[in-house]
Amino acid sequence: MTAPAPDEITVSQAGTASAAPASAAPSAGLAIASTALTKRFRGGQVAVDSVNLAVPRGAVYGFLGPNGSGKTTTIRMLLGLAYPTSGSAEVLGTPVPGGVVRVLSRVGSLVEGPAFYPYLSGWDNLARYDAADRATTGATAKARIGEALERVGLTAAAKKRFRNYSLGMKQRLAIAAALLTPRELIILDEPTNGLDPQGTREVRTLVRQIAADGITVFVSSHLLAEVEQVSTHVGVMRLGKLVFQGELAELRRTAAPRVSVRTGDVAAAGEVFAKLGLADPVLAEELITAEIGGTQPELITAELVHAGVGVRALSVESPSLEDLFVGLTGEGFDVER
Ligand SMILES: Nc1ncnc2c1ncn2[C@@H]1O[C@H](COP(=O)(O)OP(=O)(O)OP(=O)(O)O)[C@@H](O)[C@H]1O
Repeated sequence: MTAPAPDEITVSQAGTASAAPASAAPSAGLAIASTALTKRFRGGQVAVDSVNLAVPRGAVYGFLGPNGSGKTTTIRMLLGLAYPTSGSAEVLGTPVPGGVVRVLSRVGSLVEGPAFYPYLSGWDNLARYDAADRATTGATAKARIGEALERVGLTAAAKKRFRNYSLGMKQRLAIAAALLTPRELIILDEPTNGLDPQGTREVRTLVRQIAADGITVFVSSHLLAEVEQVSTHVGVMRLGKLVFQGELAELRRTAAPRVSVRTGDVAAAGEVFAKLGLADPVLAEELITAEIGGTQPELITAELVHAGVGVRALSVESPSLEDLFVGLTGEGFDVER
């Protein structure tokens, strides 16, 4: 999905309320679980390819991947907006799409859907959403709307027309709509798409607040920085496949430190690296890098000097999270807006 135009920021409607059955054993402790979830579009394109999601309750799960990697299609299947071609999924222990009507009242979401009215105030827009929710009563609407606006910091701007909101305020209003009733899970599809740095910060702060209330957050993004700062867990999509899933800390641990040597003779340096058994050597013009493993930098320096290789610089660095993602997805993320 591409960035929504400002007036097209949307939320999904809450479904009808009814208690969901107790969690089935395989997904116990998980807010979202899927098994070999697959979506093949007419024309044969596999947008989501055998994805096994495991989103722990209470997590902030960053669902990362470049544009077109299948994030939105996955989210649409989780919300019953698209049918899987094969595989299965459970949201809060309820199978979807089969049980989606039962579970939707416990799930707030911000994905494509109906738009806010530009000439109505934030309050009046929320009132429309609230009135459309059959699970709520009109008698308590005022309190619900007031609380939702308060939660996203829009109390002072409640009476302002939606069209006069900043992009960040518009997005926060969309999140307020998703929070009109108490939720156990919030699913946000690219909530900072198109926002300026200030708006991005506002949404990020809001995600933290939602998580602090004990609500599981599933947030998709093609922006590493957005997710890195708020997530406890990440899933990384590439060409429809989930290529990494786990705690963010676990991903960081996979980062093997590398030694880099700047020299006019990378071929000779490469021979020294080979002799020392350094893994994954990469040669570029005047630069050679490899995993350092347990080898001491002092030894590498000594061996290079011994072989007569002129060393201009030697450094040891752990790959950044950005480097890891590039390795996983084959392309870069925008680190900053
Ligand atoms: N209704 C559809 N019919 C055919 N192909 C589709 C349809 N919806 C999505 N696709 C394709 O499926 C792939 C995955 O798209 P999807 O929107 O799920 O990716 P995404 O990771 O959410 O990307 P973005 O960040 O751009 O929204 C893309 O190649 C897209 O063109």
